[in-house]
Amino acid sequence: MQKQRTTSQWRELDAAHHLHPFTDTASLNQQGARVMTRGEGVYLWDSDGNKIIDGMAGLWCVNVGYGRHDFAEAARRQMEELPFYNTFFKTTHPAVVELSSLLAEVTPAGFERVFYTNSGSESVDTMIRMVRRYWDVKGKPQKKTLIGRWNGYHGSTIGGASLGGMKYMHEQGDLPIPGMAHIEQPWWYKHGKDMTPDEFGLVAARWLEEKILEIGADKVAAFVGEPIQGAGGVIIPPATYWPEIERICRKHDVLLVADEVICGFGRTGEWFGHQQLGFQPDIFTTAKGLSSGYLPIGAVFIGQRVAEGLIEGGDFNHGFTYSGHPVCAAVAHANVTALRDEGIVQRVKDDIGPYMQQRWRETFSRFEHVDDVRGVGLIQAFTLVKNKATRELFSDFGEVGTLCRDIFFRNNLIMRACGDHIVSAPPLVISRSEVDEMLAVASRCLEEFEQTIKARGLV
Ligand SMILES: Cc1ncc(COP(=O)(O)O)c(CNc2cccc(C(=O)O)c2)c1O
Repeated sequence: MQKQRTTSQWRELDAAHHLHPFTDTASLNQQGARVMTRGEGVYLWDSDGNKIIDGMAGLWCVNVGYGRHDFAEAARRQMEELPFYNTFFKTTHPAVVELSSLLAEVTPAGFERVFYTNSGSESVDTMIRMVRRYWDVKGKPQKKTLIGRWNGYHGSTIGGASLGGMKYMHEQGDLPIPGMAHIEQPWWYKHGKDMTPDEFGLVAARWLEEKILEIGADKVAAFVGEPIQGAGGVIIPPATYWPEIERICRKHDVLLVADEVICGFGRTGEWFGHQQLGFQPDIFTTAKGLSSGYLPIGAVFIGQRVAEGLIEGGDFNHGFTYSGHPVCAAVAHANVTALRDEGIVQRVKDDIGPYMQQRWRETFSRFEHVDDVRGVGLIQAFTLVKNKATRELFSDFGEVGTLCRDIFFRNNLIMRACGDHIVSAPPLVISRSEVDEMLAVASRCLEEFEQTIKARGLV
């Protein structure tokens, strides 16, 4: 059991010894971190006993919800049997074999091969090396450049952060590394002007063809994108976007990669986001929902064309000590089995996803400074705007988003501000009554938010 301390004691030790990710530590330590101590279903409790609705499933990852004691039992059994062995040097173990076999059942046809990592970032870096290796084996070693999107997010390793389009990350650590290029994101609300979404989807996709021709198709290895950009603010492309992206990739013989770290494992109502958005990648990267965050594990799913190329090339000189870790694999197996056999993914598609999307639109469309209310499955968002009629955004993009997020948090509701996009991705097991509870709190918070921005003269 954890040592019992008071909130201030935990905060004091945390402030003295812990450097948090993506955090201004001095600023955090002025107010102190919120100490989360327990989770159950869609709820968290903090060290002061506050019950919190987790509208973000941790970090987009706790798909089955908190409190799965069967997962703890699966981890205990495996840990007592074989706590670790590696999958290098001609060895394997039952846990990773069973997981690999199960994953071949739930992934779309043609994805029979899986490579394991410890995180989404490692999955992305693995993909980068696979893609470049594939073109080497195919006798086209000059096909090295990977194209991503501005405001896309592909992790925090040097490769993932370079492929991502978060400029505030590039400024730290001399990124992007060579061989990375970016095109604008398919954000109709900002870039669509007078075009219909369907018209804009084709225009945005053709930015890829322009970039390929600018670089030279003989130098472009792959295009990489999240089916729906998550950390970029739940940017859902028009229906015409991804099929056109796929057509352009096939035309110029550029590999197509889906980064499914957020969209994967039921988030959109399909097992994988590319199935929902209507395209077929050559490779896709995952993590998060693979284990519902209970233990760190990622996986790269390789389509037949690339798998055959990698196998043809002999030794693929890449991997991690914990690739296919037995305890992580056992928990991921329990998780994927639950997602499938408890009908959790199917229910997102057939029931709770449509319910959430209807209630989300009903709740937020009425607000004066909320627009582009959107979502599919159990990933949804809206954008805080200065003027709905003219689609005018706030000039300091992010200022009011943080203000709104803090009002939610003060009211024991977790939703995420990505700039001035407010986003939500709750555990997939959320009930209809819990959706109603979450949106009732959020609605009251939005009323307070609109009063606040008026009082501060921001509108
Ligand atoms: C699409 C995508 N690809 C890769 C990663 C990296 O995964 P790891 O973190 O496991 O290395 C991610 C992660 N996405 C992520 C991670 C942390 C915070 C937030 C946020 O929205 O605040 C989002 C992601 O969303």
